[in-house]
Amino acid sequence: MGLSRRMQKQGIPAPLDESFNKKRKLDSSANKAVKKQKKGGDAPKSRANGKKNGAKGAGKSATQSVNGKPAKGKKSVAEEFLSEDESDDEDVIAGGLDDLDDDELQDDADDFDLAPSGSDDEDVVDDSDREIQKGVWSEDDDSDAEEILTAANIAGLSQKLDLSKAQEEADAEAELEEDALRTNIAADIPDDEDDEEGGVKTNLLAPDLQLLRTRITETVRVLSNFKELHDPARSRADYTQALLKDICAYYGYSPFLAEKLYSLFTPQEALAFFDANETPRPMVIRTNTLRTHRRDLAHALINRGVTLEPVGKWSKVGLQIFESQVPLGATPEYLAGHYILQAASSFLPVMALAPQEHERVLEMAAAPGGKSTHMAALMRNTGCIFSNDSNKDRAKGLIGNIHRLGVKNTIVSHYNALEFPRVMGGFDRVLLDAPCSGTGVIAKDASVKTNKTEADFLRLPHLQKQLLLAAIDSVDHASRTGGYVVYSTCSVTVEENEQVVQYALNKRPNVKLVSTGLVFGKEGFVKYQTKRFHPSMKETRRYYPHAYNVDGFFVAKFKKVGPTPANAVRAQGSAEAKANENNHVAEDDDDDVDMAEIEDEDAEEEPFGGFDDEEDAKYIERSLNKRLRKKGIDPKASKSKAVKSADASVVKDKAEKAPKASEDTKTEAPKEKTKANEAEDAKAKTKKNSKKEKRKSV
Ligand SMILES: C[S@@+](CC[C@H](N)C(=O)[O-])C[C@H]1O[C@@H](n2cnc3c(N)ncnc32)[C@H](O)[C@@H]1O
Repeated sequence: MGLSRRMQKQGIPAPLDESFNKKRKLDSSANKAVKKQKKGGDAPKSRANGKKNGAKGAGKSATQSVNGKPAKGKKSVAEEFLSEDESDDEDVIAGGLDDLDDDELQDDADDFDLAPSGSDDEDVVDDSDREIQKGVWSEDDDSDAEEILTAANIAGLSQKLDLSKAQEEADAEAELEEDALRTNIAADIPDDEDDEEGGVKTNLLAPDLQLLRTRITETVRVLSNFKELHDPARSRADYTQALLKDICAYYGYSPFLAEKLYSLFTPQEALAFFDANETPRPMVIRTNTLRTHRRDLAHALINRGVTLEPVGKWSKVGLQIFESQVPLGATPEYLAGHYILQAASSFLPVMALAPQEHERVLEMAAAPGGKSTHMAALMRNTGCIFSNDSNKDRAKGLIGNIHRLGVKNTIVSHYNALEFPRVMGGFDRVLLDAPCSGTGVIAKDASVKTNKTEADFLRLPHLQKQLLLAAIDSVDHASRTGGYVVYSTCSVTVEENEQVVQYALNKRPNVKLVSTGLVFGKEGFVKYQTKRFHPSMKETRRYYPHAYNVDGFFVAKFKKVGPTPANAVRAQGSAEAKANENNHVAEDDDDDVDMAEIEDEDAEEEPFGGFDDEEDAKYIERSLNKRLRKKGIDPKASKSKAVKSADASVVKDKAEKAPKASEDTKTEAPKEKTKANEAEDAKAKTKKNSKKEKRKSV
């Protein structure tokens, strides 16, 4: 039995066939709607809206298949799973059993992430209740009505009939004109010279999707073998522009985003990517190994009429759901925390982070907790996970999942993650699953097609860069078991991925990229358009819906090899650093921190990324005041000697720091040990000691 597209397995795919060249099946209901619209003479709705609804519809039907009855011709799922002598059946379940058996031999520690966007319960539209609209005059009414017509109203009626006839004629004429215009779309390649508005004109009418599709396929074919196939009168740029216009009209993207996404791929692959975004990804659940084993969970769900299969060899805890007769968000197993609904690609960052038992781990942006609870399962509820999310409401969802799944090693907070490591540092591992534009999950949220602007691709990378530096500074480079940071997004744009990683490499020379350890995924870009990235960017991994049938994702893993240089942290806070945040890689190179500085004996070791004296002074004072109050002394009334001396030391320290900060910006001087240098060293040591004192008092 062949699997439908939706049923394709996730993860390492069979070689990509060229099926994206096949004509897209048009949604018949969409066509009907278009026709209806024309008949009614309404102004055509924007394609973007049409697609948005279309995508929603697609999502719905997919969920319905998950919740609906087993496909025709299939045995009941329980029968299939439980009947052993049918192992030669090619059905989904047979393969599933093999994989589950494998799993039983292994440790069951693995997993995934979050709830799918669609609800499990579908609204069923029941037509039976609908009132049949009667005409103004029913057949029975007609005779009576005619009898009561008077000579006076006969004239009125006749006038009304004339008007309605004239209206019908006008409508018919308009429809003819519209048809005549539509035939222009039929040309294989749009001729921008003939059409002043270059396709915009066609967009104003409800586009003929079939014709658009044919033209897109043809343009891609020409672009793929440009030398041989192109019309000499048209340049590659002409073809590309025409193609982008058609992509916007056909799939409903804004021109800005269509171009951004198109530029990531070859024309054929771009088409496959856009197509894949029109189809929902398979529903996946992650077994919570704190509560159950995957095999037991599979049996329990099969008994409830769920058709499922292990998600792939790459995960020991994922189950792909094909059909279900019960809502998966409300089964007894769900409520008992035996699984979580989670997209397959969300397993990947946690698998890359590979948290170990008894470690201290931070997830900086954790709500609603798919990844944190996955980490807890991998750590078998040992050690400690700090699950943070700045959004307090979302953090409530995170707490809910933590309770339901029986996680006991996690502390939830709602700081702005930029405040780390000041809040807390020295972690063995940190996961930053960053807020992003969501260009990898367009199949789930079609609004991304039109609501992302250029400003978003400046604002988000800016935040992502700062969050990543905070993540790096929060890790203990000297961790015996870890010292790793994983950065991930559910976006496929270079601005939010390679550029962010490169920025971190530039700003934090004490980290390097290492292998994610993930068994599939495409290498990150080492070059993209005019940008060049560090060769180690190959270690990062990209995931695309058309390539792996998973949400689009990006995963990078860093190893922290040394303490963050204090001057790097100070520079970060400086106006100059802020101005550079959105610069390109080449520009970022200018403010590179020299690796030699880390090895410099004189460099202050600040494992948590350095302290801010001004900020510290406040905390020190508050802490001393508290201590005084405990002793029954009013700190305001009489400042004790201790307070005064502490204040003095802060002021002195600040005074010493001022010239040092400006020194940091100078080019390094030759390291001759002069008397002046020695005096400086002594001063620095005193300063270091006084800082240690201050920390102790905090
Ligand atoms: C991609 S989601 C995280 C999903 C989560 N890792 C999971 O697996 O369930 C991004 C999260 O970042 C949070 N966020 C955005 N800005 C933040 C910030 N400055 N500090 C902390 N969290 C932030 C959002 O509230 C959102 O929940």
